[in-house]
Amino acid sequence: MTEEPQTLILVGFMGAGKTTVGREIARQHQSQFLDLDLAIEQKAGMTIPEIFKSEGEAHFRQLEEAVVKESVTFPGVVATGGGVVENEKNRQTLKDSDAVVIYLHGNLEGTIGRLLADGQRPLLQKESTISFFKRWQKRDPLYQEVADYVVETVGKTPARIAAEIVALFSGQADDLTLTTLRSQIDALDRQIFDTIAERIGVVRAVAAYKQKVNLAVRQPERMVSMKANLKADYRQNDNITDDLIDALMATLLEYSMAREEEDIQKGQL
Ligand SMILES: Nc1ncnc2c1ncn2[C@@H]1O[C@H](COP(=O)(O)OP(=O)(O)O)[C@@H](O)[C@H]1O
Ligand SMILES: O=C(O)C1=C[C@@H](OP(=O)(O)O)[C@@H](O)[C@H](O)C1
Ligand SMILES: [Mg+2]
Repeated sequence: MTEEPQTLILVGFMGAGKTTVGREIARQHQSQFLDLDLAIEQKAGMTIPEIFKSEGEAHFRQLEEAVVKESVTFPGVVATGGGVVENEKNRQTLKDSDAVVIYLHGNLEGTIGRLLADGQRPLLQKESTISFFKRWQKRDPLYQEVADYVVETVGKTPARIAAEIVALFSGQADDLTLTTLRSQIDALDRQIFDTIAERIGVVRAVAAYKQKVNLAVRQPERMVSMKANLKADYRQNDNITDDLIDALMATLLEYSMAREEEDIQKGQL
């Protein structure tokens, strides 16, 4: 895809970041932005929780169908509501349109965390975790069905996701399969570094404790057993070789011990 689309439509579960990322793409790309939930609220003269409460979900879905139809020719970026794909007519509208549809894919854990923090989704408020999970499973293939691209969002900031999407349309990516796989790799790299950052936090707690009880930073037998245990636990996994464990653990442990020693030195100043 090297030609810039007239309309870019974001789909995905509630809390996936459609509104936030859509606004950010429009800012980075200097284009217009339309949020279908906002358009519905303006039409109804009520907030979404109010529409659900006083008119019911069916009425909300009727309003939604109308704004989805209008949105496919919008000159800019459109954020849909998470439920658009449950309506067959909306799916057909999206698939028949010239708009480029992007599925912002996330994970259940991160999404629930964000939604609980914000409290604005009527469907979440009355739903158990199990039915929420079922809704997730039901919708995932429907987002896939309407999407031209799937962008993996786990571990990425909204600005990073927006930059990835803007890059899609500046001639840097025209291979759908490669783009999707790279999006997953970028997300995994961020999860790896988030985990390393967390590990370093624990290492520094260890440094503080070792200093308190007067223990040496370097404990060679502990390093040997850590590597041996990892090799035993990953023996069945063809992707993780002993060499990989040795190489990565050497880097991690060296960096961690240097960090511990630095903390201890600072503490002694
Ligand atoms: N990639 C992200 N990383 C961290 N927080 C995010 C991310 N995307 C969205 N959020 C936060 O999650 C909440 C829900 O995002 P929102 O854009 O409203 O999602 P949606 O429109 O898909 O329901 C907001 O508080 C937003 O700031
Ligand atoms: O998933 C859904 O069915 C809904 C998602 C909401 O939009 P977001 O996806 O922007 O949260 C909003 O349209 C309404 O609360 C219903
Ligand atoms: Mg939204």
